[in-house]
Amino acid sequence: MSETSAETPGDADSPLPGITQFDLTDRVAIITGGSKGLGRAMAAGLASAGADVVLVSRHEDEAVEAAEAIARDFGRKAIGLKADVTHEQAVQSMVERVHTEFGRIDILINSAGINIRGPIDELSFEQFRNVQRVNVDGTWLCSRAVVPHMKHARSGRIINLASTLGLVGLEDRTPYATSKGAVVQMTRALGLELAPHGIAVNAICPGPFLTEMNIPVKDDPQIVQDVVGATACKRWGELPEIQGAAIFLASDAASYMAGSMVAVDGGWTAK
Ligand SMILES: NC(=O)C1=CN([C@@H]2O[C@H](COP(=O)(O)OP(=O)(O)OC[C@H]3O[C@@H](n4cnc5c(N)ncnc54)[C@H](O)[C@@H]3O)[C@@H](O)[C@H]2O)C=CC1
Ligand SMILES: O=C(O)C(=O)C[C@H](O)C(=O)CO
Repeated sequence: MSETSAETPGDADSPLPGITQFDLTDRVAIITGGSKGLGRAMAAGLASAGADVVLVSRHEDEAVEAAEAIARDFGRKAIGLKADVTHEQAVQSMVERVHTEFGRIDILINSAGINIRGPIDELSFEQFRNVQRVNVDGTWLCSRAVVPHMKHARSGRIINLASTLGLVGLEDRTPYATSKGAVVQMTRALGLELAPHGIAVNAICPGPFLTEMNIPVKDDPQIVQDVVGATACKRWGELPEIQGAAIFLASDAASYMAGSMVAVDGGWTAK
């Protein structure tokens, strides 16, 4: 029989933290692709839990406009910055600017991403490479830029946006599925590497959400059948449905997570 100490969480003197584990008050989060779609929704989710947020986009006006809306809606500090995640120097400058302005970087969400669909013999090498540059190189570059700050703080959260298509294949998706498979493996390898430093690296694997990435194909019956039909919920995901996973992985509640894939995919990959 083992003795339990008075400090054991769960004792009367030391209650389990419960919902307070999800509190992000005064944490600073960078969200790439944060002016649109899932990135914007996750930024709003983090701000609603108390975080200050930095929305990164290639288009400064869009980032600033989205940040102003979040600041107004949630009463947190929110700024928009311009950076192309494929440009090493731009990423580095953006991260240093955030650190100078806020004094800390607690959370990075790598949400910037692109998709190109088509049979392999109708795609150019440049199209294939471009998807890898944004989805893979961009995720790696942004992660590398924040790691020194997180290591110094001995604390951090990196959340990558992978995809169901990082876990399963789909016809006519070689560039995107290749890139998201790489994001899955990057998440696992970096999760292992950084867990000893108190930095939790995990990924969300969303199923189909009706953002700008998918709006152009929303009336294509084959694509709708392939992606919405593949879900158990038989519908597109709605933006609030991505927020909980992001808040969780950004929070203290994820301190025992490393290199995990959290599927928010309507059940697609449960099959
Ligand atoms: N919408 C969906 O059904 C799914 C999306 N995902 C992933 O979630 C992430 C977010 O996607 P959505 O919000 O749906 O797409 P979206 O197209 O609405 O937003 C993506 C954002 O990334 C930005 N971006 C693209 N290239 C960039 C670059 N080089 N530098 C900086 N920003 C860049 C875009 O300007 C845009 O603001 C992506 O990584 C995507 O692959 C994964 C699974 C499903
Ligand atoms: O047609 C596609 O390709 C998609 O719908 C891709 C999704 O956005 C995705 O990443 C998996 O749900």
